[in-house]
Amino acid sequence: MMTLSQLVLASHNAGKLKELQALLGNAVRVRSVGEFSDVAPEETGLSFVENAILKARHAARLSGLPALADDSGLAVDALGGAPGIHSARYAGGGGDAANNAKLLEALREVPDAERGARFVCALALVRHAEDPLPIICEGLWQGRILHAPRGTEGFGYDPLFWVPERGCSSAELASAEKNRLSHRARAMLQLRQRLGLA
Ligand SMILES: O=c1nc[nH]c2c1ncn2[C@H]1C[C@H](O)[C@@H](COP(=O)(O)OP(=O)(O)OP(=O)(O)O)O1
Ligand SMILES: [Mg+2]
Repeated sequence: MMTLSQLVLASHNAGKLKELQALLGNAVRVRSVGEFSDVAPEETGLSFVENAILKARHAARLSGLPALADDSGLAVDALGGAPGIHSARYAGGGGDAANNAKLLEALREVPDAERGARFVCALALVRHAEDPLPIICEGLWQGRILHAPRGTEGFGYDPLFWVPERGCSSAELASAEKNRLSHRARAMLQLRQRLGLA
């Protein structure tokens, strides 16, 4: 088991940082990579796992502390799994609103029965920048893509993601509820178990 007194969260996404912090609880003192650098590393991996490791190593190198990274995204069946690892850059850097608009447009003609999608989260924890055995945890969240945005909570694609088990979009869920159901919640539960925190 790894004992952690401090941990750097290797994300520049405010919505994600808030969720990761809440999900970790207060057993670990958390810092953010933003304290050390404003520059995000290039996400050149071919998988969520590779990108999570790359971001975690980068933050560990900058901070000299153990680092936890989250690489996540939305995989849409009708788009062959896109935007996938490219979710954050789907509309070429225009941010969440542009990404959501592009997704709605790509699915304009697609009927409800074919609008299945899942959120994917890979977490990577490294003890130091060259850790040869990162801890990897994964989580999935199955849903469907709406025809128009709903709700104002959360971030990213939440307004377009229909949560069948709750009958609303993920942007209509209170944060505590999203943190019980989400891909990130599932991956984080595994991680907490691996670390002996759950
Ligand atoms: O719970 C979620 N609810 C809605 N959207 C979400 C969620 N989880 C991931 N997403 C979307 C946001 C972004 O379009 C992409 C993550 O991209 P990803 O590279 O992992 O994160 P990022 O660039 O925003 O921040 P960073 O890399 O600094 O952690 O998937
Ligand atoms: Mg990113």
